Amino acid sequence: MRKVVVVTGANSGIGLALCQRLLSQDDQIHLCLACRSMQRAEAARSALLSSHPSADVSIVQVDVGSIKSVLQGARILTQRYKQIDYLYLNAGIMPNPQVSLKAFVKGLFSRKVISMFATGEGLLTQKDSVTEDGLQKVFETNVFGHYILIKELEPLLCHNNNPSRLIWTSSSNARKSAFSLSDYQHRQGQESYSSSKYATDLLSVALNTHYNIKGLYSSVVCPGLVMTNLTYGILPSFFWTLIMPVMWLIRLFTNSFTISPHNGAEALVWLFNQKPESLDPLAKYHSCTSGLANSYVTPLKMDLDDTSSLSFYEKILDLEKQVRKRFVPGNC
Ligand SMILES: NC(=O)C1=CN([C@@H]2O[C@H](COP(=O)(O)OP(=O)(O)OC[C@H]3O[C@@H](n4cnc5c(N)ncnc54)[C@H](OP(=O)(O)O)[C@@H]3O)[C@@H](O)[C@H]2O)C=CC1
Ligand SMILES: CC(C)CCC[C@@H](C)[C@H]1CC[C@H]2C3=C(CC[C@]12C)[C@@]1(C)CCC(=O)C[C@@H]1CC3
Repeated sequence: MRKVVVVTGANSGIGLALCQRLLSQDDQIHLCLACRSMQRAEAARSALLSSHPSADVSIVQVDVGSIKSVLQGARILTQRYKQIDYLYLNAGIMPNPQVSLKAFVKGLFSRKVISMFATGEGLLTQKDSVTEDGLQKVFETNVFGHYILIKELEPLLCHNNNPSRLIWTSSSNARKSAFSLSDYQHRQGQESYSSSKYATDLLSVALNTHYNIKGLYSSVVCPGLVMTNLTYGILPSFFWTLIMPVMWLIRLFTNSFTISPHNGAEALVWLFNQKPESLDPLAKYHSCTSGLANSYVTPLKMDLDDTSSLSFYEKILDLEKQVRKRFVPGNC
Protein backbone atom coordinates (compact mmCIF):
# COMPACT_ATOMS: atom_id res chain seq x y z
CA MET A 1 0.00 0.00 0.00
CA ARG A 2 1.24 3.48 -0.89
CA LYS A 3 1.79 5.80 2.08
CA VAL A 4 -0.58 8.76 1.88
CA VAL A 5 1.05 12.12 2.67
CA VAL A 6 -1.05 15.31 2.83
CA VAL A 7 0.74 18.69 2.93
CA THR A 8 -1.03 22.00 3.59
CA GLY A 9 0.49 25.07 1.92
CA ALA A 10 2.26 22.75 -0.52
CA ASN A 11 2.32 25.10 -3.49
CA SER A 12 5.31 27.22 -2.49
CA GLY A 13 8.29 27.69 -0.20
CA ILE A 14 9.01 25.06 2.43
CA GLY A 15 5.88 23.02 1.62
CA LEU A 16 6.83 22.66 -2.05
CA ALA A 17 10.48 21.87 -1.20
CA LEU A 18 9.25 19.23 1.24
CA CYS A 19 7.16 17.61 -1.52
CA GLN A 20 10.15 17.61 -3.91
CA ARG A 21 12.36 16.04 -1.26
CA LEU A 22 9.81 13.40 -0.23
CA LEU A 23 9.34 12.33 -3.86
CA SER A 24 13.13 12.21 -4.41
CA GLN A 25 13.42 9.94 -1.40
CA ASP A 26 10.44 7.68 -2.10
CA ASP A 27 8.44 8.00 -5.32
CA GLN A 28 6.03 5.28 -4.16
CA ILE A 29 4.17 7.62 -1.80
CA HIS A 30 0.86 9.21 -2.70
CA LEU A 31 1.24 12.94 -2.21
CA CYS A 32 -1.78 15.21 -1.81
CA LEU A 33 -1.26 18.96 -2.06
CA ALA A 34 -3.80 20.75 0.17
CA CYS A 35 -3.85 24.34 -1.06
CA ARG A 36 -6.25 27.28 -1.01
CA SER A 37 -5.70 28.14 -4.69
CA MET A 38 -6.38 25.34 -7.19
CA GLN A 39 -4.43 27.24 -9.83
CA ARG A 40 -1.31 27.46 -7.67
CA ALA A 41 -1.81 23.82 -6.61
CA GLU A 42 -1.96 22.73 -10.29
CA ALA A 43 1.24 24.67 -11.01
CA ALA A 44 2.97 22.97 -8.07
CA ARG A 45 1.70 19.56 -9.19
CA SER A 46 3.09 20.17 -12.70
CA ALA A 47 6.46 21.22 -11.26
CA LEU A 48 6.59 18.07 -9.10
CA LEU A 49 5.61 15.84 -12.02
CA SER A 50 8.20 17.37 -14.31
CA SER A 51 10.98 16.37 -11.89
CA HIS A 52 9.27 13.07 -10.87
CA PRO A 53 7.23 11.94 -13.93
CA SER A 54 6.02 8.67 -12.38
CA ALA A 55 4.93 10.25 -9.09
CA ASP A 56 1.38 9.96 -7.77
CA VAL A 57 0.34 13.53 -6.86
CA SER A 58 -3.18 14.82 -6.30
CA ILE A 59 -4.60 18.12 -5.09
CA VAL A 60 -7.40 19.19 -2.80
CA GLN A 61 -8.73 22.64 -2.06
CA VAL A 62 -8.32 23.59 1.59
CA ASP A 63 -8.24 27.15 2.84
CA VAL A 64 -7.20 26.76 6.48
CA GLY A 65 -8.40 30.31 7.11
CA SER A 66 -12.00 29.25 6.52
CA ILE A 67 -13.82 26.59 8.56
CA LYS A 68 -16.26 25.98 5.70
CA SER A 69 -13.39 25.23 3.32
CA VAL A 70 -11.65 22.99 5.87
CA LEU A 71 -14.84 20.96 6.35
CA GLN A 72 -15.33 20.63 2.58
CA GLY A 73 -11.68 19.67 2.02
CA ALA A 74 -11.78 17.11 4.83
CA ARG A 75 -14.95 15.60 3.33
CA ILE A 76 -13.17 15.11 -0.01
CA LEU A 77 -10.12 13.58 1.71
CA THR A 78 -12.37 11.21 3.68
CA GLN A 79 -14.03 10.04 0.45
CA ARG A 80 -10.64 9.65 -1.25
CA TYR A 81 -8.57 7.80 1.39
CA LYS A 82 -8.99 5.09 4.01
CA GLN A 83 -5.92 6.22 5.91
CA ILE A 84 -3.61 9.23 5.98
CA ASP A 85 -0.11 8.31 7.13
CA TYR A 86 1.42 11.78 7.31
CA LEU A 87 -0.36 15.12 7.65
CA TYR A 88 2.03 18.07 7.34
CA LEU A 89 0.45 21.17 8.89
CA ASN A 90 2.61 23.66 7.06
CA ALA A 91 0.44 26.48 5.67
CA GLY A 92 1.06 29.74 7.48
CA ILE A 93 0.90 33.51 7.21
CA MET A 94 2.52 36.59 8.68
CA PRO A 95 0.35 39.48 7.45
CA ASN A 96 1.54 43.09 7.31
CA PRO A 97 4.89 42.54 9.04
CA GLN A 98 6.88 45.52 10.30
CA VAL A 99 10.56 45.34 11.31
CA SER A 100 11.66 47.58 14.16
CA LEU A 101 14.93 49.19 13.00
CA LYS A 102 15.46 50.59 16.50
CA ALA A 103 15.22 47.13 18.10
CA PHE A 104 17.47 45.70 15.35
CA VAL A 105 20.26 48.28 15.93
CA LYS A 106 19.95 47.91 19.71
CA GLY A 107 20.08 44.10 19.34
CA LEU A 108 23.21 44.29 17.16
CA PHE A 109 25.13 45.79 20.07
CA SER A 110 23.73 43.52 22.76
CA ARG A 111 24.77 40.11 24.04
CA LYS A 112 21.57 38.70 22.52
CA VAL A 113 22.68 39.40 18.95
CA ILE A 114 22.96 35.73 17.91
CA SER A 115 19.60 34.79 19.40
CA MET A 116 18.07 37.87 17.72
CA PHE A 117 19.17 36.55 14.32
CA ALA A 118 17.99 33.03 15.19
CA THR A 119 14.55 33.93 16.49
CA GLY A 120 13.78 37.45 15.27
CA GLU A 121 12.71 38.12 18.87
CA GLY A 122 11.51 41.66 19.45
CA LEU A 123 12.08 42.70 15.82
CA LEU A 124 8.71 42.02 14.25
CA THR A 125 5.13 43.15 14.68
CA GLN A 126 2.08 42.32 12.54
CA LYS A 127 -1.37 43.77 11.89
CA ASP A 128 -3.93 41.00 12.18
CA SER A 129 -7.58 41.01 11.02
CA VAL A 130 -10.79 39.06 11.65
CA THR A 131 -12.01 36.32 9.28
CA GLU A 132 -15.55 35.59 8.08
CA ASP A 133 -15.64 33.01 10.93
CA GLY A 134 -15.11 35.83 13.45
CA LEU A 135 -11.67 34.51 14.43
CA GLN A 136 -8.29 36.21 14.34
CA LYS A 137 -6.86 35.48 10.89
CA VAL A 138 -3.34 34.47 11.97
CA PHE A 139 -4.67 32.19 14.70
CA GLU A 140 -7.26 30.58 12.42
CA THR A 141 -4.80 30.04 9.56
CA ASN A 142 -1.74 28.94 11.51
CA VAL A 143 -3.48 26.98 14.27
CA PHE A 144 -7.24 26.52 14.48
CA GLY A 145 -8.06 25.70 10.83
CA HIS A 146 -5.40 23.00 11.00
CA TYR A 147 -6.82 21.73 14.29
CA ILE A 148 -10.30 21.38 12.74
CA LEU A 149 -8.73 19.57 9.78
CA ILE A 150 -7.11 17.06 12.16
CA LYS A 151 -10.39 16.54 14.02
CA GLU A 152 -12.30 15.98 10.78
CA LEU A 153 -9.67 13.50 9.59
CA GLU A 154 -9.48 11.65 12.93
CA PRO A 155 -10.89 8.36 11.56
CA LEU A 156 -8.20 8.35 8.85
CA LEU A 157 -5.43 9.27 11.27
CA CYS A 158 -6.13 7.05 14.26
CA HIS A 159 -5.01 3.48 13.62
CA ASN A 160 -3.32 1.60 16.44
CA ASN A 161 -1.72 -1.00 14.18
CA ASN A 162 -0.06 1.59 11.99
CA PRO A 163 0.63 4.98 13.61
CA SER A 164 -0.05 8.20 11.70
CA ARG A 165 1.90 11.41 12.04
CA LEU A 166 1.16 15.11 12.38
CA ILE A 167 4.11 17.36 11.56
CA TRP A 168 3.66 21.09 12.20
CA THR A 169 5.83 23.82 10.70
CA SER A 170 6.31 25.94 13.80
CA SER A 171 9.05 28.53 14.27
CA SER A 172 11.89 29.72 16.49
CA ASN A 173 9.79 32.89 16.63
CA ALA A 174 7.24 31.08 18.88
CA ARG A 175 7.44 32.97 22.17
CA LYS A 176 5.79 32.33 25.52
CA SER A 177 5.65 36.03 26.41
CA ALA A 178 3.74 36.78 23.17
CA PHE A 179 1.06 34.24 24.11
CA SER A 180 -1.65 34.59 26.72
CA LEU A 181 -4.20 31.96 27.67
CA SER A 182 -6.81 34.70 28.26
CA ASP A 183 -6.19 36.10 24.75
CA TYR A 184 -5.04 32.96 22.93
CA GLN A 185 -6.19 34.32 19.54
CA HIS A 186 -4.01 37.40 20.14
CA ARG A 187 -6.74 39.97 19.57
CA GLN A 188 -4.92 42.60 21.64
CA GLY A 189 -1.22 42.56 20.80
CA GLN A 190 0.86 43.00 17.68
CA GLU A 191 2.77 39.72 17.75
CA SER A 192 0.09 37.43 16.39
CA TYR A 193 2.67 35.32 14.51
CA SER A 194 4.81 34.57 17.61
CA SER A 195 1.66 33.87 19.57
CA SER A 196 0.24 31.52 16.91
CA LYS A 197 3.47 29.55 16.69
CA TYR A 198 3.62 29.20 20.49
CA ALA A 199 -0.01 28.03 20.36
CA THR A 200 1.05 25.47 17.73
CA ASP A 201 3.71 24.11 20.10
CA LEU A 202 1.22 23.89 22.98
CA LEU A 203 -1.34 22.17 20.77
CA SER A 204 1.13 19.60 19.50
CA VAL A 205 2.03 18.59 23.08
CA ALA A 206 -1.65 18.31 24.05
CA LEU A 207 -2.44 16.26 20.94
CA ASN A 208 0.28 13.79 21.92
CA THR A 209 -1.21 13.50 25.40
CA HIS A 210 -4.66 12.72 23.99
CA TYR A 211 -3.91 10.85 20.79
CA ASN A 212 -0.74 8.74 21.22
CA ILE A 213 -2.93 6.04 22.72
CA LYS A 214 -5.00 6.07 19.50
CA GLY A 215 -1.88 5.72 17.34
CA LEU A 216 -1.48 9.37 16.34
CA TYR A 217 1.78 11.26 17.01
CA SER A 218 2.47 14.98 16.66
CA SER A 219 5.81 16.79 16.21
CA VAL A 220 6.87 20.38 15.66
CA VAL A 221 9.60 21.71 13.41
CA CYS A 222 11.45 24.99 13.03
CA PRO A 223 12.72 25.36 9.45
CA GLY A 224 15.11 28.23 10.33
CA LEU A 225 15.18 31.48 8.36
CA VAL A 226 14.17 30.55 4.82
CA MET A 227 13.80 32.77 1.74
CA THR A 228 10.15 32.27 0.75
CA ASN A 229 7.11 34.40 -0.07
CA LEU A 230 6.69 34.83 3.67
CA THR A 231 10.15 36.39 4.17
CA TYR A 232 9.84 38.43 0.94
CA GLY A 233 6.75 39.92 2.59
CA ILE A 234 8.89 41.13 5.52
CA LEU A 235 11.55 42.90 3.45
CA PRO A 236 11.63 43.26 -0.36
CA SER A 237 13.45 40.63 -2.40
CA PHE A 238 16.11 43.11 -3.68
CA PHE A 239 17.07 43.78 -0.05
CA TRP A 240 17.50 40.08 0.68
CA THR A 241 19.54 39.66 -2.52
CA LEU A 242 21.79 42.59 -1.55
CA ILE A 243 22.48 41.26 1.93
CA MET A 244 22.88 37.61 0.90
CA PRO A 245 26.70 37.71 1.46
CA VAL A 246 26.03 39.06 4.97
CA MET A 247 23.60 36.21 5.57
CA TRP A 248 26.19 33.62 4.56
CA LEU A 249 28.57 35.33 6.97
CA ILE A 250 25.97 35.18 9.77
CA ARG A 251 25.76 31.42 9.09
CA LEU A 252 29.22 31.13 10.66
CA PHE A 253 27.67 32.22 13.98
CA THR A 254 24.18 30.68 13.89
CA ASN A 255 23.02 27.45 12.26
CA SER A 256 19.45 28.78 11.87
CA PHE A 257 20.05 30.61 8.55
CA THR A 258 18.99 27.66 6.42
CA ILE A 259 18.09 30.14 3.64
CA SER A 260 16.92 27.74 0.90
CA PRO A 261 13.52 26.00 1.15
CA HIS A 262 15.38 22.73 0.47
CA ASN A 263 17.50 23.20 3.62
CA GLY A 264 14.54 24.52 5.58
CA ALA A 265 12.64 21.29 4.88
CA GLU A 266 15.46 19.21 6.44
CA ALA A 267 13.69 18.48 9.77
CA LEU A 268 10.36 17.86 8.02
CA VAL A 269 11.98 15.17 5.87
CA TRP A 270 14.01 13.78 8.78
CA LEU A 271 10.83 13.32 10.85
CA PHE A 272 9.25 11.40 7.97
CA ASN A 273 11.96 8.77 8.47
CA GLN A 274 11.78 8.49 12.27
CA LYS A 275 9.81 6.03 14.39
CA PRO A 276 7.30 8.27 16.23
CA GLU A 277 7.80 6.43 19.54
CA SER A 278 11.46 7.49 19.50
CA LEU A 279 10.63 11.21 19.37
CA ASP A 280 10.43 13.65 22.27
CA PRO A 281 6.96 15.31 22.35
CA LEU A 282 8.45 18.28 24.25
CA ALA A 283 11.17 18.92 21.66
CA LYS A 284 11.09 21.12 18.60
CA TYR A 285 13.08 19.69 15.71
CA HIS A 286 15.18 22.43 14.09
CA SER A 287 16.47 22.38 10.52
CA CYS A 288 20.06 23.64 10.76
CA THR A 289 22.68 24.59 8.18
CA SER A 290 26.35 24.98 9.07
CA GLY A 291 28.78 27.62 7.78
CA LEU A 292 29.96 25.02 5.26
CA ALA A 293 26.36 24.55 4.07
CA ASN A 294 25.82 21.11 5.63
CA SER A 295 22.25 20.44 6.74
CA TYR A 296 21.32 18.59 9.89
CA VAL A 297 18.58 18.40 12.54
CA THR A 298 18.79 19.48 16.19
CA PRO A 299 16.06 18.79 18.78
CA LEU A 300 15.65 21.56 21.35
CA LYS A 301 13.35 21.47 24.39
CA MET A 302 10.39 23.84 24.05
CA ASP A 303 9.64 26.54 26.62
CA LEU A 304 6.37 24.94 27.81
CA ASP A 305 4.92 22.27 30.06
CA ASP A 306 2.08 19.73 30.01
CA THR A 307 -0.15 21.81 32.31
CA SER A 308 -0.14 24.90 30.07
CA SER A 309 -0.63 22.79 26.97
CA LEU A 310 -3.68 21.08 28.51
CA SER A 311 -5.15 24.43 29.65
CA PHE A 312 -4.82 25.69 26.08
CA TYR A 313 -6.33 22.47 24.74
CA GLU A 314 -9.43 23.05 26.90
CA LYS A 315 -9.81 26.50 25.36
CA ILE A 316 -9.50 25.01 21.89
CA LEU A 317 -12.13 22.38 22.68
CA ASP A 318 -14.51 25.14 23.86
CA LEU A 319 -13.90 27.15 20.72
CA GLU A 320 -14.44 24.06 18.57
CA LYS A 321 -17.85 23.53 20.23
CA GLN A 322 -18.87 27.13 19.55
CA VAL A 323 -17.70 27.02 15.95
CA ARG A 324 -19.31 23.66 15.22
CA LYS A 325 -22.72 24.98 16.34
CA ARG A 326 -22.53 27.30 13.31
CA PHE A 327 -21.62 24.45 10.99
CA VAL A 328 -24.19 21.77 11.75
CA PRO A 329 -24.83 19.64 8.61
CA GLY A 330 -27.12 21.49 6.22
CA ASN A 331 -25.89 24.88 7.42
CA CYS A 332 -22.62 24.84 5.49
N1 LIG B 1 10.20 31.29 5.81
C1 LIG B 1 10.65 31.22 7.05
O1 LIG B 1 11.74 31.76 7.38
C2 LIG B 1 9.89 30.46 8.07
C3 LIG B 1 8.65 29.92 7.80
N2 LIG B 1 7.99 29.23 8.79
C4 LIG B 1 6.69 28.61 8.53
O2 LIG B 1 6.79 27.80 7.39
C5 LIG B 1 5.49 27.59 6.84
C6 LIG B 1 5.56 27.72 5.35
O3 LIG B 1 5.86 29.06 5.03
P1 LIG B 1 6.90 29.49 3.89
O4 LIG B 1 7.18 28.35 3.01
O5 LIG B 1 8.00 30.19 4.54
O6 LIG B 1 6.07 30.62 3.15
P2 LIG B 1 5.20 30.59 1.79
O7 LIG B 1 4.42 31.85 1.85
O8 LIG B 1 6.05 30.31 0.65
O9 LIG B 1 4.26 29.35 2.01
C7 LIG B 1 3.10 29.41 2.78
C8 LIG B 1 2.12 28.44 2.19
O10 LIG B 1 0.95 28.45 3.01
C9 LIG B 1 -0.15 28.66 2.17
N3 LIG B 1 -1.26 29.31 2.84
C10 LIG B 1 -1.30 30.53 3.41
N4 LIG B 1 -2.52 30.77 3.88
C11 LIG B 1 -3.27 29.69 3.61
C12 LIG B 1 -4.61 29.33 3.82
N5 LIG B 1 -5.47 30.17 4.42
N6 LIG B 1 -5.04 28.11 3.43
C13 LIG B 1 -4.21 27.27 2.81
N7 LIG B 1 -2.94 27.55 2.54
C14 LIG B 1 -2.47 28.75 2.93
C15 LIG B 1 0.37 29.51 1.02
O11 LIG B 1 -0.52 29.45 -0.07
P3 LIG B 1 -0.66 30.67 -1.12
O12 LIG B 1 0.46 30.48 -2.09
O13 LIG B 1 -2.00 30.46 -1.69
O14 LIG B 1 -0.51 31.93 -0.34
C16 LIG B 1 1.69 28.83 0.78
O15 LIG B 1 1.52 27.68 0.02
C17 LIG B 1 4.58 28.61 7.53
O16 LIG B 1 3.83 27.96 8.52
C18 LIG B 1 5.57 29.58 8.18
O17 LIG B 1 5.04 30.18 9.31
C19 LIG B 1 8.54 29.03 10.02
C20 LIG B 1 9.75 29.55 10.33
C21 LIG B 1 10.52 30.31 9.37
C1 LIG C 1 21.38 41.50 7.92
C2 LIG C 1 20.05 40.85 7.87
C3 LIG C 1 20.09 39.40 8.10
C4 LIG C 1 19.03 41.63 8.66
C5 LIG C 1 17.64 41.02 8.75
C6 LIG C 1 16.99 41.38 10.03
C7 LIG C 1 15.61 40.75 10.24
C8 LIG C 1 14.66 41.25 9.19
C9 LIG C 1 15.70 39.22 10.31
C10 LIG C 1 16.65 38.75 11.41
C11 LIG C 1 16.12 37.45 11.94
C12 LIG C 1 14.99 37.10 10.99
C13 LIG C 1 13.98 36.06 11.31
C14 LIG C 1 12.71 36.11 10.75
C15 LIG C 1 12.32 37.25 9.87
C16 LIG C 1 13.45 38.20 9.47
C17 LIG C 1 14.40 38.46 10.62
C18 LIG C 1 13.63 39.11 11.75
C19 LIG C 1 11.65 35.09 11.11
C20 LIG C 1 10.85 35.72 12.22
C21 LIG C 1 10.71 34.80 9.93
C22 LIG C 1 9.61 33.85 10.28
C23 LIG C 1 9.92 32.84 11.28
O1 LIG C 1 9.09 32.00 11.52
C24 LIG C 1 11.19 32.82 12.03
C25 LIG C 1 12.25 33.76 11.52
C26 LIG C 1 13.36 33.98 12.57
C27 LIG C 1 14.44 34.90 12.13
